[in-house]
Amino acid sequence: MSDGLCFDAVTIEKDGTRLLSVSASVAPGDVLTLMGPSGSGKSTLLSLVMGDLPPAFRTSGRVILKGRDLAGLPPEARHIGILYQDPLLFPHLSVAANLAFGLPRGESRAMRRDLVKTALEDVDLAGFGPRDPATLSGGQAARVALMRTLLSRPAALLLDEPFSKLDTGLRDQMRRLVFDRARAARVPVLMVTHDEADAEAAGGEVIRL
Ligand SMILES: Nc1ncnc2c1ncn2[C@@H]1O[C@H](COP(=O)(O)OP(=O)(O)OP(=O)(O)O)[C@@H](O)[C@H]1O
Repeated sequence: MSDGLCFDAVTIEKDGTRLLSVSASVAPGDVLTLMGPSGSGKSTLLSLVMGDLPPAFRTSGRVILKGRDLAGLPPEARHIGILYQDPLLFPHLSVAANLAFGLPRGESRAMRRDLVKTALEDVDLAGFGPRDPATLSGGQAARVALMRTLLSRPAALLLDEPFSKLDTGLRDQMRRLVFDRARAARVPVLMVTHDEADAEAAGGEVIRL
């Protein structure tokens, strides 16, 4: 699979003990779910993909993204998007400026304004551009964080328990939105979760560490 994310016989060890071993791949627009008890290495695998694995770990195998081995590529050259439990928005920037921050360089000003406006409309936040992120509800902030990440056109999207802090109703909505948008953008998704319902909603392969 040349344009997805592939773990080719990846192992991670710490202090001479194997923490995990993964062989799997996820196609653009699909979701690979990673589940497992606390300490089983889920965040460590995300760090390996991001390119910021702590030096305490040793790895073997290859992580391949869009046909390219990620080994040796610095984090900023990997173009990975990530969403956390808490939406990370810059508090000193407006909602619109937060979204524009995700845009690749080179777009004209008019084009940037247009992309931001469309992104806000797309997630029912038309008119929210001038707002201070601190004034958003949890669900609204989560939608802005999603769109900011997608506007940066990531090569892969990592989800680190992104729905766990949302109320039940909102959680369903947000799951649908994230998986729909990832599919539309044809971005491969790697999701870490403790919630079986997340895995079910994602509908793809589940790896249990
Ligand atoms: N920076 C680090 N240096 C050394 N060991 C670490 C580091 N970060 C995590 N570990 C250890 O690596 C193992 C895997 O941790 P990791 O955070 O990947 O687990 P996890 O499955 O994400 O857990 P949780 O569900 O609690 O977030 C644990 O034993 C942890 O103590």
